[in-house]
Amino acid sequence: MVAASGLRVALGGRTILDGLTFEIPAGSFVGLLGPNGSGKTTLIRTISGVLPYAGDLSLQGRSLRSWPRRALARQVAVVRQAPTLAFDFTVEDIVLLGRAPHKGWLEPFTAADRARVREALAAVDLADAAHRLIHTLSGGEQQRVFLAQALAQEASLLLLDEPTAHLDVHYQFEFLDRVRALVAAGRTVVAVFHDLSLAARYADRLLVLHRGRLVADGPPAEVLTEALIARVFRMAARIHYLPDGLPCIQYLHPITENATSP
Ligand SMILES: Nc1ncnc2c1ncn2[C@@H]1O[C@H](COP(=O)(O)OP(=O)(O)OP(=O)(O)O)[C@@H](O)[C@H]1O
Repeated sequence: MVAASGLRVALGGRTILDGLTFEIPAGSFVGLLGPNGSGKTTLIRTISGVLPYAGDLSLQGRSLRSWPRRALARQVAVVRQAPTLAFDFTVEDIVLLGRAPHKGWLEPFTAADRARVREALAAVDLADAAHRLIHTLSGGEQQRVFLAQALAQEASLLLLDEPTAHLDVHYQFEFLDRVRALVAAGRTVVAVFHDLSLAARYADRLLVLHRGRLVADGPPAEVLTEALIARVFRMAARIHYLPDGLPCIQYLHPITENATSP
């Protein structure tokens, strides 16, 4: 679905992503990890087609550079943390925006578009909220509205940039269960995580960025080692394995530059 080879991105005269090579097969759930400033959002933005890059990057076997903008917008949806909206949009208005890439310039939304919106809202259990103002919903419900927007867009690739950062633990799991159901139904997901245990639980595969380079790529139980967490995340940690093989991380203390080994 997505393939990168020698991918390099420079912003403001600085190399932000350096020589990334990876493949993301269709129908997989990839977790993107890395410390602050390692380049995760830049990679999400690059895959979504909004940043210039050097090297090769393809979507469905076709170079991203040759994808017409509108066709790309139909294939790729980006879901960020629910933004604070300055205006009183209804839930339906927001989800309807997901239909925009399917419309011509000034072409009005049709009954078919509204039907797609209703389906998308039903899929996130918000069918009854269509006419509510977005700011009257809880943070978790708002995040589901933005997932519904991506569903209404009918994109095959969902790029989630820390979508659960402000959600309580219940909504985090509930949201990611929904995302996993979408993957089971054939969508491809790349999601940025800061919670390593959550990433291990939900993603089939983890990519780890460190200072703009890809330093690990593989199944969670192989990628998340105590050595990697120490080197990349600068945390001393112990990893315990649950009966189902999932790694469970116990953080011990931050590793500072001149700390001696405990
Ligand atoms: N437009 C820009 N111009 C110059 N530098 C930029 C620009 N956008 C991002 N950067 C820099 O690129 C680096 C990577 O940023 P990015 O947002 O991709 O990191 P991240 O891994 O998503 O970080 P975080 O976990 O803090 O969200 C940072 O050092 C950032 O300052």
